[in-house]
Amino acid sequence: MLSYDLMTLLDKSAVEPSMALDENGPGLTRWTYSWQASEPVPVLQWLTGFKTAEQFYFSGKSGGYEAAGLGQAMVISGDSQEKAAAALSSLWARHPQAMAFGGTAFEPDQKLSLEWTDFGPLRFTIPVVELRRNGSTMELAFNHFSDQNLTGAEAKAALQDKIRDLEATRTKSEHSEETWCSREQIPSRKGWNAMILNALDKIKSGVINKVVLSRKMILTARESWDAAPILARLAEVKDDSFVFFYKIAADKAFFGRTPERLLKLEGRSISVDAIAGTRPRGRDAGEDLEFEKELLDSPKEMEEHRIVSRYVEEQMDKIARGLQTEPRESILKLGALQHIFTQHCGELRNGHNVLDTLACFHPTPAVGGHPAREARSLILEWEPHRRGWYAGPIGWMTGEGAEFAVGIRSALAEGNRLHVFAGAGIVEESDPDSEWLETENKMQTITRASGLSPQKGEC
Ligand SMILES: C=C(O[C@H]1C=CC=C(C(=O)O)[C@@H]1O)C(=O)O
Repeated sequence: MLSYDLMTLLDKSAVEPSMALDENGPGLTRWTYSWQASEPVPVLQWLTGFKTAEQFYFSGKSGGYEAAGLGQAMVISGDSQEKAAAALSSLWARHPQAMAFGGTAFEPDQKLSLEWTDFGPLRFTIPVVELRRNGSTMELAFNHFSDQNLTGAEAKAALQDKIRDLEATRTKSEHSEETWCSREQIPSRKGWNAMILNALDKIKSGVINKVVLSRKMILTARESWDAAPILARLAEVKDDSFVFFYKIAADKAFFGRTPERLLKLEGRSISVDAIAGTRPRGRDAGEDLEFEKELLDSPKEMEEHRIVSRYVEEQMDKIARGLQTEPRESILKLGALQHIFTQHCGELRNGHNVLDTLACFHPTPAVGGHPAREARSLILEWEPHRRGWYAGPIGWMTGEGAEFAVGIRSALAEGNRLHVFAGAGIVEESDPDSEWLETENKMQTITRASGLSPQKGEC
């Protein structure tokens, strides 16, 4: 598979019958091909073998499935969720399996800071080439969008031109260690402490009972940055996390490995995670169990978790029926951290689309706070940086299903800079030093994969 060129694969693919061209006007033409792979196809390696400006990747929990996209056939962006939903629904009326990769900003209604402007408040890409692996089933699709009437042959010729361009970007990626030459903390440790003390005041005075405050670290590399080795390291750890990568320009990508599912839709079945309350993993089984016990016995961690879980339950009740909560308050073990975890499932009521369902849950108090409105406005007032897409919904959707994760344990790569984000839930018992440490541990998901160890990297 890796060695097949895209042109050969296009020749094996069939144009979607009778939907090849919109007889009444312009639209998407789509070719598909699926097969059973006797050997697992390394989807991420295939993707990063290209150096295309637009690249997309999402893997299900524990790598259960993978979806990748290359190039840009069509982009749906802007600040209107309704317009985006209408564009997607007309696309899916003819091509229900066309996959849109993307997400939204944490605060789609707020102005974005410069480094995030290209992402916009909402952005979804339908790639030129889509490759999916589900178990041993592989599905490949090619998409060509035209705003003019094209014959089938014209559409194919235009697609072949794009494929030639994509093929020309194939390179062998060098798995070299990244060297970072400077590191900046925003806010500083002092600023962080002040922010947490402010939050504790608001909690004491009853304005809020939880707020999730974040910080970022900017790493600057000597040379320009290569995603392939970082992504490969992120995907190496097979824990209950999603790996995502949304690259929209040669030097701009948002990526991460997050444990938190915001939404999974299969037909009308919906599930949403509540994850909050954190401890590190132990150095051995005994210490690991101690941390687990500490989490389950801590009223502070349990309260932090229940605020999220109750909120998800309330929101679920508004848009779904047949609600189930399973597992409830169990422990989710990740590579370096463990969390309290509850999963909420149900059947989505008619009349809801993916985007309004996402808006119903986002932001959960795992990344915002409670009450939501007050917590969000304090985040905007206190955090010295703009979150951009950090902690926003990130994932994929088709006309038949969707999966979105919460974009935490994440970073924005921008030129030779990497903006690494992490946040922590602040409740009554919180302490600034432990919360700093917790965010440090959370950032390690990215810093370890980036090759930066605490001792090196300064210049
Ligand atoms: C906001 C983050 O984590 C959230 C998700 C799980 C546990 C959390 C906590 O225990 O504070 C946070 O609410 C982050 O990783 O940036």
